[in-house]
Amino acid sequence: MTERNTTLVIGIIGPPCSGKSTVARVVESRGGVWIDADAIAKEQLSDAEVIADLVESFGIAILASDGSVSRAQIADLVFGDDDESHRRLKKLESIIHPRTHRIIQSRLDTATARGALYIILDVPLLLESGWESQCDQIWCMQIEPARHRQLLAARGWSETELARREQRQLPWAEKRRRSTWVIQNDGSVDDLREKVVRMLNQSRPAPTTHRS
Ligand SMILES: CC(C)(COP(=O)(O)OP(=O)(O)OC[C@H]1O[C@@H](n2cnc3c(N)ncnc32)[C@H](O)[C@@H]1O)[C@@H](O)C(=O)NCCC(=O)NCCS
Ligand SMILES: Nc1ncnc2c1ncn2[C@@H]1O[C@H](COP(=O)(O)OP(=O)(O)OP(=O)(O)O)[C@@H](O)[C@H]1O
Repeated sequence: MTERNTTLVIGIIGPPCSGKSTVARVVESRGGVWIDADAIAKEQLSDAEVIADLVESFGIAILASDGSVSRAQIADLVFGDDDESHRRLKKLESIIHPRTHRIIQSRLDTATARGALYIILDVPLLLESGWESQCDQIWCMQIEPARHRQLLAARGWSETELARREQRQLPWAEKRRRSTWVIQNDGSVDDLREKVVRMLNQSRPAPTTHRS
């Protein structure tokens, strides 16, 4: 008889600097596997084939003086609110997403086959890209705006930087509605860790949205 697969797949979403990685590290420390889509997408920007495709699509100006891809230059090209920027974002996604999708799927399959207790799927465009169907639960980070501004500023991000990216994503009200849990990250990092440990201890797929 085949053993029942007990891996719990948790999709985590939330704005940049809202605590997703902090949550993912807690899950890792409890025997989970963290799949970090931003990191995977970043790795693709060093691939020679990807670089050639990007230069062909966006021009040589996207390369820094050392020949590496300038993420800031690409961000400026794709996150404007005009149609041309939107078209460029779609082009960028058509180059990066098939590769990231394959890698994420393969890591999901491997971790599940190895019987990982948890997989935490940290994909900023999780709902937009259709990963929802492979998750048992979706956790959505929420953070009080003033605290969020401080954390973003520490990373050198302005609210404008955040807004220009979020205009290309589903609205947060919709993301929260489709989540199993909303994690309010308004206390200390230790409070957040404790919250996550509690959630893991009682984790079962749940059909409705709750506030933790
Ligand atoms: C445009 C790029 C070069 C900017 O790099 P940068 O280091 O400034 O940002 P980083 O990759 O760390 O992303 C930070 C945040 O931006 C937002 N963001 C990134 N890509 C997208 C996108 N395609 N649509 C909307 N928001 C996005 C997300 O909230 C993400 O968490 C980079 O984001 C990228 O290559 N994006 C395309 C790949 C992608 O869609 N990645 C997201 C998940 S796979
Ligand atoms: N409750 C908190 N109190 C203080 N600092 C926090 C809190 N939560 C997160 N941080 C800090 O804010 C920064 C961003 O957190 P983290 O990296 O977990 O966010 P993220 O959502 O994964 O960001 P990104 O999407 O950009 O990777 C980190 O330096 C983290 O230590």
